[in-house]
Amino acid sequence: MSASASGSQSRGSGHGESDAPITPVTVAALAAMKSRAEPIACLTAYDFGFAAACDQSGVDLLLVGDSLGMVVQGHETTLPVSVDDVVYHTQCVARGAQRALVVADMPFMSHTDVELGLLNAGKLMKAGGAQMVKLEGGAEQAALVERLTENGIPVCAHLGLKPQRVHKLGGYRVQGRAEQEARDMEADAKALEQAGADLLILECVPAELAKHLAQSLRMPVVGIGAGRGCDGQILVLHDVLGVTRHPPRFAEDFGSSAGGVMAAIRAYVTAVKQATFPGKEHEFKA
Ligand SMILES: Nc1nc(=O)c2c([nH]1)NC[C@@H]1CN(c3ccc(C(=O)N[C@@H](CCC(=O)O)C(=O)O)cc3)CN21
Ligand SMILES: CC(C)C(=O)C(=O)O
Ligand SMILES: [Mg+2]
Repeated sequence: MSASASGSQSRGSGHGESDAPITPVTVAALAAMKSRAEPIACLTAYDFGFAAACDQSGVDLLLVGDSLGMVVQGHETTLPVSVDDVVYHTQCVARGAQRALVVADMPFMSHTDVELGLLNAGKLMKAGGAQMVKLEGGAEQAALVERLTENGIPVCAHLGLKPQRVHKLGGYRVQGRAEQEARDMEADAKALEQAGADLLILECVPAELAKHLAQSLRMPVVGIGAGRGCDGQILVLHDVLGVTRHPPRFAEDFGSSAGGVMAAIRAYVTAVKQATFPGKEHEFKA
């Protein structure tokens, strides 16, 4: 895809490129990876340098997550993050991504109705240079997903633990253990797929449920704390590098043993591609 097709921002502006031709990851490429059972390796990124490091290490998708509120800004939750914050970090990441698909998170309160959601998703795409937006929520977001899809904005849905609801949930806990919760999650996923979602992130759900959802949906399912049955994995970059003081139980520090940042990212990508990460110890039971 050309830089102009991916937004106003330049991507991969020529720093440290090799002569080997680069085939950018597209929405269609992600679907093809699912159909040939090639695990999709994803990480969060928030700046140019780490985005370039991840891109060159074979990471398929870079998420500019609102987790930046915690790991970059130092807040207790993701709630204070603004659309402008995500635009700024997406601009930085897009400049470092030559191959990886760049996805930007819709922050808390940025899509309280469809028109506001469309406006803010447009900012992430036009000013930020994102190639896809991600939003937390279930069937209640289907109308927005449809509107984004009509406007040519690829969408990643996000179910299971929704950190923007932390004050309703009372903490970061496993979701979908109760039978009714699991059924609701499946109905939400189906509604979002029907509305046009291209990808689904499942956070902190029992491995068995995530596997069932990955098998019953057409769109690729990328897990975080969702076990080995997903079509791909994502982690917060700081957790992979061992920078986080209290990482979630489902994360793994690839940094302390690997010998350097590039080696750590490479070790993560290799572990996802060879399906040695996540292991049983990173899974939640039903
Ligand atoms: N550094 C970092 N990594 C993340 O993965 C992450 C963030 N920050 N910030 C936003 C959300 C919050 N996340 C979290 C944070 C903590 C747990 C956690 O401690 N979970 C418990 C399980 C609780 C249970 O058993 O129900 C755990 O032991 O991992 C889970 C997800 C995931 N996201
Ligand atoms: C953890 C991922 C899925 C996320 O939403 C974020 O980094 O904000
Ligand atoms: Mg997020």
